[in-house]
Amino acid sequence: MSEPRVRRAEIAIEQAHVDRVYTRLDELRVQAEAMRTKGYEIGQGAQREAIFEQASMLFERDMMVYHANQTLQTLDAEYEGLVFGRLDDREGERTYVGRLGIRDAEFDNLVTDWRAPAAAAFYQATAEEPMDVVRRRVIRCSGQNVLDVDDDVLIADAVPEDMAIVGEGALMAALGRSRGEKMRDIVATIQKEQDEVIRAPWRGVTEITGGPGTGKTAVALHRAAYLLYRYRRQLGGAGVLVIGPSGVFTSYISRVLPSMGETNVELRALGEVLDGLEATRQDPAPLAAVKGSLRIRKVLLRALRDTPPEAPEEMRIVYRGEVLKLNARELEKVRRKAHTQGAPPNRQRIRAAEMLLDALAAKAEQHAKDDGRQIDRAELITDLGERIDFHRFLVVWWPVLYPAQILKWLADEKRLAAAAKGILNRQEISMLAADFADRSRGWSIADVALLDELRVLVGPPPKRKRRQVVEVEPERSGGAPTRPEHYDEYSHVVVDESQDLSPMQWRMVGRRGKYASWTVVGDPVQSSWPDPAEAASARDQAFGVKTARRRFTLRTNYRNSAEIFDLAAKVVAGHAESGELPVAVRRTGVEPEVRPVEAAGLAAATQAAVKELLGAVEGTVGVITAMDRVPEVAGWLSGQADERLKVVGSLDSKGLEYDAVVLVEPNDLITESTTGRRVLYVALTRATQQLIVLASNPDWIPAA
Ligand SMILES: Nc1ncnc2c1ncn2[C@@H]1O[C@H](COP(=O)(O)OP(=O)(O)OP(=O)(O)O)[C@@H](O)[C@H]1O
Repeated sequence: MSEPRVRRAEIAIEQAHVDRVYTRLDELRVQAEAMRTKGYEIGQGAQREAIFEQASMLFERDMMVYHANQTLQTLDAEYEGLVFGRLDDREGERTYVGRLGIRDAEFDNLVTDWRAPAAAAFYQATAEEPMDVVRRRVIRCSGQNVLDVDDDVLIADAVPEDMAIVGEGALMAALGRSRGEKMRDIVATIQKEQDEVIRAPWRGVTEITGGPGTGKTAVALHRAAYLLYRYRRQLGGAGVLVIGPSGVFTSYISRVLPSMGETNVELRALGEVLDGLEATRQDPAPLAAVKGSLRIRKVLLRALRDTPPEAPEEMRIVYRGEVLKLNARELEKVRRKAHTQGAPPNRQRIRAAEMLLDALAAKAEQHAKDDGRQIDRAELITDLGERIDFHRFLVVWWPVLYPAQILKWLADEKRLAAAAKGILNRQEISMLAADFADRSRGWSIADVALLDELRVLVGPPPKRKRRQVVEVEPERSGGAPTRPEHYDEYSHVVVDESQDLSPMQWRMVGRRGKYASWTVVGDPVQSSWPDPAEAASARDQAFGVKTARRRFTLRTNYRNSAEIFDLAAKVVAGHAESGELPVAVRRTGVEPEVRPVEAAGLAAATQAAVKELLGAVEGTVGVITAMDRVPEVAGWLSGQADERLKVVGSLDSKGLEYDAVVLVEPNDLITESTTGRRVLYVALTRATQQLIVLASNPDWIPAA
């Protein structure tokens, strides 16, 4: 048979199996729905029973509904290619591999979950160590339709006569495909070095390092899915938290886990770690450096112990016809003493009130002594402690503190200077005060770590007493219960682009993983944080005392064409250790283009380059520029209405990728921060196929 006919015949064989799988999926769905209905019926019936039977029936109902809902949730996930692989071994046994394990009515495997040990050979077998696999086949589907198959022969001399072999490499085909808005999963083509990381033990800290495009993000997400599958009992209840650098990034990766049927994972950008906040603004580099360093913590601590701006300077209270007074100095003494106990001020309110009463009693005793009288101290304290005017004083003198309010206080440069004495220099103080004074732009990403730190430093506000709400109806959804605010007991935390976390951000993230195991992903060469030593120590503190620590380095760049990566590598040549740069495996024959442009002609050149690339590639086109030029460049392109086009600032481009990239004025990326060359390296490694660099200043590229 000719090659296309063989291929068509093989596709038909796989289509028949895929059809069987979907038929079975429908049957399982019907069964789960029936189980859920039965659960509800039991619940209804329970109302007529005696109390003891009622409890056990309601328990049974909850279990049935819960399991049925879980099953339905898994079955209903939108799988893009439920079945994607097949292994044929020496004995002629076939194993289909897919995003979900499914058995037929006789309990035989129709599809093995890719995370199950029985599927490991799909990723681990090589021609040198074939693990009994004769042929590994990748099956490419769109929905329920098989589009193509692609084979790898692992034991050439064991291929039976009637076994057809087709295709020329599923990996290269996958890498060459155009990119869309969202990252896709890589389950069908996970490489051996990646699989080792995905399946590494869950305890302790697993570090994944590697250059751009080596699949670190993809691997970390697949690892999350794998861990939840293998250790659901240990990890599932408390859940997995994935932290990414920006909302654009978390949105970009948001499809990967659901495409594997995994919904028990929370994705949060660094600006969204604190409940209720969605900060997306990046501070200019010098400001971010101050807000991110541990020095700021001490400033915050001093600030919240300072006298609140609204606090009265004097206390006067009349007790039995006599005026008792505490002046500013005396009040300050009480405040300092109350703070030295170390507890968060919101937890210290009662203690502070007691100390104030003590000071008033001491005053009264002093007066009495001068007059030769005696007073009953206990009675005085009780009487004053119940007085409304005492409480009115207390709420303004020792108010309930909220994190945002403390940062607002620090907009007052004098107050900030007092708190930052000996910690920040004059320039840093002015810069910070001016920033806190301008609240019109909302919080920045770095502010969120400060607010979270303050949340812990001030302590929780006293709870208002609520009327008890009695649950009358059971929840019909049967889904997972919602988490309390500021939930911080995740069992596994994944941190992506970890090289950029500031020490203050490490503290914030560490708080969410006090009891967790970790997967930490990063590339030191892409780092834009200026003080790696301080960040490393904050990172170690975040992990706590963990027994196991393992590190993997990925070395193959799957994203960039080799032509594009060669250019990027030139830019960081003096800034990376040898061996830190990955090897790009795919040559496309298309060289990146560097176009010298006059500054005045940048707008027109950008429009032309974008138009050209939108025509040249099928997928996305990213325009990358320095952070503060984004609005200007977006303005140039406002006439180009194409969903595939995105304008993004240098720092926000971290972790993202596009089919083609226009990089506008690379020299601006170098000068916008102290780690500029690394930021430029990030920008140059975003394109999978084509890259055009528009530069009015040639300084960015080292002379050959
Ligand atoms: N085994 C694979 N099969 C198919 N595609 C892959 C594979 N490994 C990685 N890729 C693809 O390579 C690209 C880069 O992957 P990813 O974004 O995870 O890399 P990264 O190391 O996190 O990059 P960066 O550090 O630049 O953010 C993605 O499009 C990903 O899907």
